[in-house]
Amino acid sequence: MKIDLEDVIDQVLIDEESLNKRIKQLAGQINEYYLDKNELVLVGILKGSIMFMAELAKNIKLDCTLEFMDVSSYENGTQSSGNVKIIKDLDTDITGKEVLLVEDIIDTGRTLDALKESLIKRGANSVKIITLLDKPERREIEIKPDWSGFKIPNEFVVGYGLDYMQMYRNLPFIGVLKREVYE
Ligand SMILES: O=P(O)(O)OC[C@H]1O[C@H](OP(=O)(O)OP(=O)(O)O)[C@H](O)[C@@H]1O
Ligand code: HPA
Ligand SMILES: [Mg+2]
Repeated sequence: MKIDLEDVIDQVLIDEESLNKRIKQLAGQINEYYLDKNELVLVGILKGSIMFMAELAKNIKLDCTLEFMDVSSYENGTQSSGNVKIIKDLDTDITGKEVLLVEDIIDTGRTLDALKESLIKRGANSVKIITLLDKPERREIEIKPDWSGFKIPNEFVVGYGLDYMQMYRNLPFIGVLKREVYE
């Protein structure tokens, strides 16, 4: 069935061109920061980070590896359950490596707080955070990204990897989900 955007999206918050432009800038900062450091491991958090991870990685000009973890705290809705469960772990040893956690969004902060702690314990040389979107008004745990693409207001957004009940990840922009879809 064809998606009817008018029924789903209230407004386009960040269009594709702005996303690509900002991600190139972020990649430039990453290239500079990690230039003289140990081996870099980009760790994308499934599934939300897929688009951001791909676009960021294409613009990174350093030796690096790509890893993925899958954790879950949002159980098919718009509210965090508060429990962070690891569903898929890393495939490699990160001892002594520079880990960059790649996220689509920081909302309550629970996902990244749990992940960062777990990766530091495993002996990474450093664990830093890059997020495409930051929704600071919703924070429950004090955690700040090292690099952030856009600060956004307290609205539920979809597209560019972000879902509502697993849908709309494929949209090439970030849009505000119409309230009538989930209320
Ligand atoms: O800061 P928080 O409140 O923890 O929320 C942010 C996290 O929640 C979403 O993931 P989700 O668990 O829904 O899985 P998904 O990436 O597969 O959509 C999002 O992709 C972040 O990983
Ligand atoms: O605004 C959001 N949209 C989609 N997934 C999310 N996970 C946390 N916040 C959001
Ligand atoms: Mg989600």
